[in-house]
Amino acid sequence: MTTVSNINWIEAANYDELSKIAANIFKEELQKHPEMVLGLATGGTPEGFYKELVEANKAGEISFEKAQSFNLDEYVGINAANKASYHYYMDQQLFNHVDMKNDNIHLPEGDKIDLQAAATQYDAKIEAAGGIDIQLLGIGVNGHIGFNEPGTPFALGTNVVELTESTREANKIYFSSIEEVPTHAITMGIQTILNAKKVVLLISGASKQEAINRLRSGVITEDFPASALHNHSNVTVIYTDVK
Ligand SMILES: N[C@@H]1[C@@H](O)[C@H](O)[C@@H](COP(=O)(O)O)O[C@@H]1O
Repeated sequence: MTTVSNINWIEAANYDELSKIAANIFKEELQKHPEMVLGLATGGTPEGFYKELVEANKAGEISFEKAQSFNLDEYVGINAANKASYHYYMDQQLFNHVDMKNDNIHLPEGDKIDLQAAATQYDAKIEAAGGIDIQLLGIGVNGHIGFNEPGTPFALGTNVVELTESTREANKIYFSSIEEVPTHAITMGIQTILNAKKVVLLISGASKQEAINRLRSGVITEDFPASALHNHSNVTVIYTDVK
């Protein structure tokens, strides 16, 4: 199915500019609405974005004191002390350097025994916080968003997923061997992502060109999870192929 998409495409001259444009969107929202609920993402792509937010916080341009955050996903079976966990990544990239309160920081809990209950409670917590104001996203080469792999029903909320071999391969650089890469993760579902009031997707690098082309084609299919974003009315994609 093809549809008329509302996606707003912004081409950045390079990675630095992409990071600044994305950070400015969040900075403006934080300035207008200091108690905003941020939806955050991990991966290599948002690192520059987090640097911009840390600098702006240090310079007193923005404050996270009243803000809350919900991360997209987390591996199953490892905790925040593990350097490959998304919790550790977030501490290093953002939380250790800004004035956000620990109680206002939320990530899916991949170290819980009852993972399905943890997933369901996560959606309830997002709802209780009033929903996500702006959700940041990256994209996998196969079009995954969060850890929603091709074939994921768009109607799912936060859930436990099995990672594909290609995703485990792509993420093995953060582990000492492929055997250590978890086989499962907890991820916000596509429906959770679509419930955010606004979505900002960052796409950087030549390896993502095919994903850009597929998203631009406007075809909506569960084989390409990011295509669900065509069903949302407020999506900005910031992209560059210049690292
Ligand atoms: N779960 C994360 C995704 O949320 C992220 O978007 C993707 C791309 O990461 P990168 O930005 O490093 O290419 O990697 C992981 O699979």
